[in-house]
Amino acid sequence: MSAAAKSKGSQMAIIGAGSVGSSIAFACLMRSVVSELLINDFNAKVCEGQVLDLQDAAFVSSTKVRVGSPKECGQADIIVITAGARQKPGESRDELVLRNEDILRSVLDGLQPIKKTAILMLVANPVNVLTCMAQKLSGLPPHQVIGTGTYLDSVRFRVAMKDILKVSASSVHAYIVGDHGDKQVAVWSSASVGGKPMLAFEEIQKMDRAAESAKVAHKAYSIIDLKGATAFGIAAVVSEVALCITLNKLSVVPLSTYCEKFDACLSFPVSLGVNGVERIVYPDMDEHELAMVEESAVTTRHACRNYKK
Ligand SMILES: NC(=O)c1ccc[n+]([C@@H]2O[C@H](COP(=O)([O-])OP(=O)(O)OC[C@H]3O[C@@H](n4cnc5c(N)ncnc54)[C@H](O)[C@@H]3O)[C@@H](O)[C@H]2O)c1
Repeated sequence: MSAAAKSKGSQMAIIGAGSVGSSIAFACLMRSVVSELLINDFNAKVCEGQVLDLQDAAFVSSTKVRVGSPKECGQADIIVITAGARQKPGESRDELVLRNEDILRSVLDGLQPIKKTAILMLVANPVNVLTCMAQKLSGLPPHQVIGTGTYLDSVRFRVAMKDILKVSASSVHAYIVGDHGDKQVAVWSSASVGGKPMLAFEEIQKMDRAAESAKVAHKAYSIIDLKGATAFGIAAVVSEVALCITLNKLSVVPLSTYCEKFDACLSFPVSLGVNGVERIVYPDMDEHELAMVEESAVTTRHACRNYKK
């Protein structure tokens, strides 16, 4: 489908109107990412309340917002799934799998038949595992089923480097890959700024890189300890991913997708446009980084092995 055909009158559906879903709706509304936003939550009262509240903010936007039935949401151009349990303080994302796989199964059933050209975006955790499950259950081709993966982690990594190197975050070309969780991998070996390898900067050579990577990986836990949930960062990420799709930007962003190289759904830089993932760009990794990615591929593969059609 052409970019023009898709962006004209494009609809986005958000399933799950809790902290994350409503923040995503607000971010997408403020940026007028699509022409219509549909919101669905099995808690009809909360859903209606969120929609009424969002409609109050819509006067600064060209996007309309309303409650959508699961069937209507299944016909949207971009379908974002945030429905699911969130981490309790101290709980890992992987521990959510049992609760969230049942929720995902019922959400996907309710959406059917899903529009053939839709892009399905998983936000609920554990995001790599749920992306794998949705690729098997949605009926959509794998390149149209993505997860937000390590996009937010990569943003956190770049912002941390910005403070150290005194350059803007958008000038830091650095990715967190693999797992959106405790096994995430900061790819220091091929990160660069202004064409210069990041490892060639004195500040980076002197720093404790393992400690810095751990700080990035634990940022979500710090936020959850302080306020119970994370929402604004992921909301900004989803609005940006949605713009990549509607404007067919083909930006290279780290998202969960099926990676043949590792035979698992993992997060790697992909070029994303109106038709979904166009290509996966594997950054060069040193032996240690590659071993860590392979380790999380084994875990993800193991968690996904039961999801047959
Ligand atoms: N990928 C990321 O970077 C990222 C970041 C933050 C949160 N998350 C994940 O997002 C998910 C949601 O977090 P939250 O803080 O918004 O939780 P929340 O509890 O505030 O909201 C979840 C919502 O899902 C709804 N829901 C549950 N089952 C449903 C169903 N079958 N159909 C429709 N709606 C249903 C609930 O009623 C609730 O309103 C969690 O799994 C969390 O871990 C992911």
